[in-house]
Amino acid sequence: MAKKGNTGNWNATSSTRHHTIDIAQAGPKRDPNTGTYDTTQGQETAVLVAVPDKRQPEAQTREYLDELEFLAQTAGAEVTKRFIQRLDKPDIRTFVGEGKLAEIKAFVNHTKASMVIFDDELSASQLRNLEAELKVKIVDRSLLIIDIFARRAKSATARTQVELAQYQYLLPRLTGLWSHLDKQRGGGVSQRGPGETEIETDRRVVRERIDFLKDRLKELDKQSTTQRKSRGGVIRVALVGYTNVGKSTLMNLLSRSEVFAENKLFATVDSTVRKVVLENTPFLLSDTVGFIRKLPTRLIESFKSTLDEIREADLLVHVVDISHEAFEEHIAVVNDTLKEIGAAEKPMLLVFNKIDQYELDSAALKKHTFEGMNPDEDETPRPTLAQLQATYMAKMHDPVIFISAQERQNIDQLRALLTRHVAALHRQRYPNQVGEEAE
Ligand SMILES: Nc1nc2c(ncn2[C@@H]2O[C@H](COP(=O)(O)OP(=O)(O)OP(=O)(O)O)[C@@H](O)[C@H]2O)c(=O)[nH]1
Ligand SMILES: [Mg+2]
Repeated sequence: MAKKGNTGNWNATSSTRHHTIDIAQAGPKRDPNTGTYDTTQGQETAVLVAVPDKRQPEAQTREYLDELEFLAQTAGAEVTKRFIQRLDKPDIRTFVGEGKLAEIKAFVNHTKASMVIFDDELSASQLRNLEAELKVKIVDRSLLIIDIFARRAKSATARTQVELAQYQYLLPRLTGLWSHLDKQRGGGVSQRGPGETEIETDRRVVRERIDFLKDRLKELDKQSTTQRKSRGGVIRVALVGYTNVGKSTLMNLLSRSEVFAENKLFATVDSTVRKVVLENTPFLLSDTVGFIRKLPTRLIESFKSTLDEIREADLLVHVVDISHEAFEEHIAVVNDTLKEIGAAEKPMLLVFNKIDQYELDSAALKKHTFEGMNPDEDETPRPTLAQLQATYMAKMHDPVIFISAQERQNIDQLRALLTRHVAALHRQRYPNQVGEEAE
């Protein structure tokens, strides 16, 4: 089974150490020599803020904030409160209105919260104003996601991609953000070009770094393209899906490997490729980064080489967590993201995972209702798994299968389905090689 639990991976890699925009700055102090955090100083606490428009249903607002809280936890912060303000559109100056801001400020001061996390991207001026007003770290959704990626990235490519995303995030916000660039410049006015103001110098340094990272990625890209070419004409299958749905668990199951999987968002940032042989049909299976709603576009752009794995696949296996209440929205987010990266037209198998959890949740819900604890008659009853299967088998254009990677339910059927599709693709590619193995 997949490995679980916190790895305590607080180490910054040496190449990104000085460039990480780390949301954990005001919390545990980082040792400048080792780049590691002293986590004994207690956990960071975060306050969440969302400004949904007035039409957004309550359940959706709650679900979005649940996800933001999960992201915050993954980044190492404990959430102590959620603030919601329904507005037609966010306040241009401070994102929330004056009254709400005062409320947040009072709470932050009183509880000594270490950061405030906003469920949207903030502009440079909003960042600046909020920081001046609240006097704690201000983190927006994009930065939170980038920060998680920064902690997870291991390969040279992923690290370079994350760093590029960090600098692209930073560039338009230089006036609003921390002055940590001082350290990078080697400090002092001497580095400043003639007639340059500090902010101009900062911008120049960041732009230079962005150019450098782009060049470096091009180099790395060349290497991996050569690598991919050497894989020959083997059929390539990519696992895609929302984050935390069980892609890596499934990868491990199908390829008998040990890819890191855990109950946190974005456990996988690097892509992994394994050769799998099912009934004499060889193919390459790749596990890759999960998608999420409002994934910063710049992050998608920076992760181009990782996403190439998906773009160049012959078949996509779209994994869905059926036990998640928002699974339908997740499917839509994944399909939209695939469209965005130009991979929407590929053949696809839809794998509904975590049926064990769905059954468990349904049983718990039933018990709850039965005991009269939740006698909400307006609420539509949860469909049974059989009903869901019937609906989705009929509704989807792509082949559909329901499994539990964790409990090994229907895995043989999945293997058979996969074999059938890979073999068909293989025959298509090598029409003259009937019965032979191509390599
Ligand atoms: N109940 C249940 N849990 C599962 C199942 N498959 C995976 N999980 C759990 O779901 C969590 C996420 O699994 P991963 O395999 O890391 O998911 P992922 O899609 O690779 O996630 P990211 O890499 O973060 O995008 C882990 O805690 C798994 O143990 C399943 O069939 N049932
Ligand atoms: Mg994974």
